[in-house]
Amino acid sequence: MENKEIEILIKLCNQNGINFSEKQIELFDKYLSMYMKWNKVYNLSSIRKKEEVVKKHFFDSLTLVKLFEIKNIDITNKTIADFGTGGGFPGVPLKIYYQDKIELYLIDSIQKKCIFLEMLRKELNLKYNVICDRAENIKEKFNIVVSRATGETFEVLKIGKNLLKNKGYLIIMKGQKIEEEVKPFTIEIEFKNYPSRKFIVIEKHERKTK
Ligand SMILES: C[S@@+](CC[C@H](N)C(=O)[O-])C[C@H]1O[C@@H](n2cnc3c(N)ncnc32)[C@H](O)[C@@H]1O
Repeated sequence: MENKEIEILIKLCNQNGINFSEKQIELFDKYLSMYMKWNKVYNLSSIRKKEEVVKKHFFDSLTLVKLFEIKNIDITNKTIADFGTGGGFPGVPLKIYYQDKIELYLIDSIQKKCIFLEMLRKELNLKYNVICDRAENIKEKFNIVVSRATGETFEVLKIGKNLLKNKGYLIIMKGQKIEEEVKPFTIEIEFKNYPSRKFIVIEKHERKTK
């Protein structure tokens, strides 16, 4: 193993009940090399140290494996869309882990990120689809939609739910304190002889057809 950071990933995953085959380890190793090389060129993310990449990108993406287990979400033969995927997170680590069990769609509006994802697909010989567009423009529907660090929770909710098939799951991976984000959407109304009431208002706008 060339990268000691991949050893760190394996250990962290093992400790959390996520185990890899030799092939999967090789793919993560290649992914790390590709990310390190092209992040300098395409500015994929601000995370630049290898150890941080394996922890904050690879392992963090794989935390979804645990969520699927805990929530009994069956991913077998399901279409999974990762919108706002950037350098492929969380979608690509999920594809490396689940291989042919899932049909993956990576969505990002920034062309250089899509170019990277296409190069990565070739280098890792993985089968996934890259859609270089704003998620709002996509008509296709998916069984599971995931999104990490894409934007404001409510915006992601609005966009994400339009990508869902019936009985689908939308999973938003949050890093920031969610209360801070909820605040601007919250309306508080005072009443006489009654405690003030808080509301969250989400407005649905008609989508403009091209
Ligand atoms: C902060 S990056 C996060 C990337 C990745 N999900 C991660 O966790 O490392 C946000 C990405 O979302 C993309 N993005 C934001 N809004 C989008 C939208 N409406 N449709 C498609 N991509 C979007 C941006 O182009 C950017 O690559």
